[in-house]
Amino acid sequence: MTLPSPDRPLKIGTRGSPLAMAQAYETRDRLAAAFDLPQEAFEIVVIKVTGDLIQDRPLKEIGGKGLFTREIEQDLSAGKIDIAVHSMKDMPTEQPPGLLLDTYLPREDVRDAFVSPTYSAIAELPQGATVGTSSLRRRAQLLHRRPDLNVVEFRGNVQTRLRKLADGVAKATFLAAAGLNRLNMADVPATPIDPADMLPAIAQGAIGIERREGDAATARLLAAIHDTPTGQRLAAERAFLATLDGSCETPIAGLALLDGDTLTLRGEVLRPDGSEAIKGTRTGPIADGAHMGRDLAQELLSKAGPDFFDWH
Ligand SMILES: NCc1[nH]cc(CCC(=O)O)c1CC(=O)O
Repeated sequence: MTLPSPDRPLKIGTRGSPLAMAQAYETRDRLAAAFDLPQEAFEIVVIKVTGDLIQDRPLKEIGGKGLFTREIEQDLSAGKIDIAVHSMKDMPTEQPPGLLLDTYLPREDVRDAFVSPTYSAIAELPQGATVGTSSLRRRAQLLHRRPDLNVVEFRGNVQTRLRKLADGVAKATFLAAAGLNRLNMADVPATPIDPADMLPAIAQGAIGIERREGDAATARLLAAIHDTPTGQRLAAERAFLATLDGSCETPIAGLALLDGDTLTLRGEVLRPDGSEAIKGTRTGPIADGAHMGRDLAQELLSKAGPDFFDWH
């Protein structure tokens, strides 16, 4: 098989945020190690995406799926890059025709972290305190537990949000522990939250690598760094999400865990204002993960009823 080389490097497409760059470097380093190649056999190509360019408006106003991926997928389809590295949490359950997203790196910490210079847990927040988050899921989960809190929109990358916290815009925020770990931000005042208290987003902490269908050489490269357990967990979680038809306007949480040959999937849907949360669990053989995901989603949908996600 022809391997990439400094003369003909494999082009790795990514967003330019520090977290996205860290994920691209991790992908490059794993590929280099797997095939004993120098770093120069890979080229990191930074691609500007709509979601990063518009910083001053809530994401749900800009709307549309693929706000963080469209331009990258266009460049992948056009052959300007060979692979694209993504946070799986941000990826729709279906990819554009001709693209495959079936390679996953070993999953990082799946938990949300409570971030505050003053408090170390949600329960410590004083009555009516202001918390910043742009995640509908975290907002709904927080209000479900603490309806008294004042949740404000908090956009931007990790660094931006930490600055807003330091400026006193809010008493606390939430960040994915995976993001903090990948950025080596051990100095951030963050406390990981048990998934039993705040169920994470589907695929949180997982990096996925997208390629062109029919690009056999790239498929062989990626097979060497794919993490099977992560793939099994995401198959269940993403089937759950796909059946719920989760758009970014729907608070959905879910997490699959493996124990021997058994997979346990927990899922949750919430009313956007946090007034109601519906949860469920499925356990079964790992190979049935996708089926369990669809089945659990059906159960939650029928419990929720048609008006559950309405909030306008
Ligand atoms: N929606 C933004 C996003 N997409 C992935 C991560 C973190 C890393 C991960 O979950 O893999 C984040 C930031 C955050 O939620 O704090």
